[in-house]
Amino acid sequence: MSGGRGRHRRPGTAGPGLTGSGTARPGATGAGTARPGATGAVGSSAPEVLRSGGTGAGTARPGVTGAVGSSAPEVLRSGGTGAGTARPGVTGAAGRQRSKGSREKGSRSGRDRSATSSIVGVPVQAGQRIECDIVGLTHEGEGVGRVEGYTLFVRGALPGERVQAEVLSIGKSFGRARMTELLERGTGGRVEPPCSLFDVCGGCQLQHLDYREQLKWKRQHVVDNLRRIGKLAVAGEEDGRERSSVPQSGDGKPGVEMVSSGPELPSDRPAVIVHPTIGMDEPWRYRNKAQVPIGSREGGLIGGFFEMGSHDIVETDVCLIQQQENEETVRAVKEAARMLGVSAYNRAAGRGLLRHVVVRHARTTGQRMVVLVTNGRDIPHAQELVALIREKVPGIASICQNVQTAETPVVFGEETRTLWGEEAIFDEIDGIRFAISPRSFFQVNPEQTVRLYGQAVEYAALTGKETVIDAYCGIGTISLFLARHADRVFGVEIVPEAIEDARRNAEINGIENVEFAVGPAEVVMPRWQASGVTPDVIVVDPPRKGCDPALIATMVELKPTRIVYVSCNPSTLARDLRLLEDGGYRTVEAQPVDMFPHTGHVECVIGICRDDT
Ligand SMILES: C[S@@+](CC[C@H](N)C(=O)[O-])C[C@H]1O[C@@H](n2cnc3c(N)ncnc32)[C@H](O)[C@@H]1O
Repeated sequence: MSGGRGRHRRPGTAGPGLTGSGTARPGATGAGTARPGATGAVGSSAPEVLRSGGTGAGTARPGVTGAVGSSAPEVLRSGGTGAGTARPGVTGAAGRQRSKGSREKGSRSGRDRSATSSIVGVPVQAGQRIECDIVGLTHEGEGVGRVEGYTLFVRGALPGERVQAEVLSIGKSFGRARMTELLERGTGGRVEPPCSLFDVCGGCQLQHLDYREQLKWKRQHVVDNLRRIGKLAVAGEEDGRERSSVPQSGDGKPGVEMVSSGPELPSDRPAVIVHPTIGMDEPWRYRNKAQVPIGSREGGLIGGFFEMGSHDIVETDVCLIQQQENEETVRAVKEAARMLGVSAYNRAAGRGLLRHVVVRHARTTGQRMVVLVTNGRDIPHAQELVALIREKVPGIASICQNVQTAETPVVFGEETRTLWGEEAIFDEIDGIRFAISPRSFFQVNPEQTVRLYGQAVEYAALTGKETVIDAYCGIGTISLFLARHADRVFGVEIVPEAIEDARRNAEINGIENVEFAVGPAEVVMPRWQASGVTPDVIVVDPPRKGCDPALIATMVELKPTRIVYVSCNPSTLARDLRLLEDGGYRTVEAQPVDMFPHTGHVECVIGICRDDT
């Protein structure tokens, strides 16, 4: 989008393309970083946690908990009524009231409405309107603005733009604001978000940025982290000196540096090559899993997404990044629950039954799974509910119940039982068949998963003679890809059901050269080391928090020729790469793969080799 000047007041109405429908907020899987002003967290791997802040990212928000992570892959989006929902920060009260109409009442709001209005030495006050230039973009899709050296994270603004913004909250180092007016366009590729609930939901943090620009930004985000936190030299174009992706400091907190200033880099090391992000041709409707929080409004059961920055549920049925089959399934389950008077969980009171509806769709087999996450074991009219779901959902193969009674943002509890059908559904990636249980991690974007795993196998550079360890192996997906090219593969994973799936997956695919173990990788790997396992290659694919330092230490001791690191969080990746570099390894290349289009989630695969090879 080109630069011209001119004042643009953002319309407060729904974006085009989806009249009458909108996007809902993702659920979330996995351990993640706490969300803004709320107790919820989202992350990319087990355990599954409830989304609270609504952006789909697991990153803590500035001014709240301080930690920066990134987002969490697993987001349940569902969709919305979308009727004329206003974009926050644009039409203000009128729009928000309309949105409120479809929200759950009585839930806690994560917004800090008593934020400090002024702080000595901070040049802006809460509530003030200011003008600022935007020089960067956080992975939550907030523009990074500067006012007299003070950092403001401005929702709705993009790099290169000059905006008017209303300051929402301030802290000593940074504050938060929302764009009220676009004063000057940048060159950053602003587009109209196709989803009418874009601003309310926040699940797709980057929908207002052209997709090609998103891909460039994701690469830049990796580059910036490798430089700042990993202290690595990075080769290649788009080196980010003038347009940094996200301000971040080495301690994982939102930093105040917005522009890569070219840190002091070691000159004796070859520069790391960071390739352009591999994107999707059609970057919509990709998610194979939805995780919908359930609540109530005026006594009726609703389900959709948590409104950005709060625990308010917005009722909705449409989400543009969700496979349509999942939307249908969620809608059917909600209808069935309403028909039978199933009570919705009230988060404030800790009462009510249905907390979440989690659904999966296996694209290659057409099988669907429903998991009812309940606050207690007894489901009144359970058989009728199962019968209605079977009647309404084509391809349904598994209906399960998971019991979660704890007051926690973690979605799943420990107890899962099958109410009807199979205890797992089956999907295929590149000719390998996988059983997927309710709580097992399975990549949510099947089209991009083939590319991600293909890159991991390529960096492993196997000849058929190698012993390989796959740490954080989930249901054995990467392990089985590797096993086709290796002598032996050892996989380790902390979730017992996932390892049961992994063993079953090896068996149903006739793959015999793999062995799986349950437990923390940092505990199991030293055990393997003691028993004489000497891996030539180690693959790690940790959750957002990265590898345990003990695991890195064991890897360094085991001295594999190559390490392949699959990461969903560039900042913890960069931290771990620094440890590996200090332990005698060299980061050779990085391949970002866009697993989560329109969100701030950045996934990449890194090829690492031992210094003396
Ligand atoms: C990002 S997922 C990757 C799974 C798998 N590689 C895949 O692509 O499907 C990370 C996995 O690590 C597991 N995990 C988390 N902490 C762990 C630990 N300390 N040791 C072993 N596995 C762990 C999670 O349960 C999850 O299955």
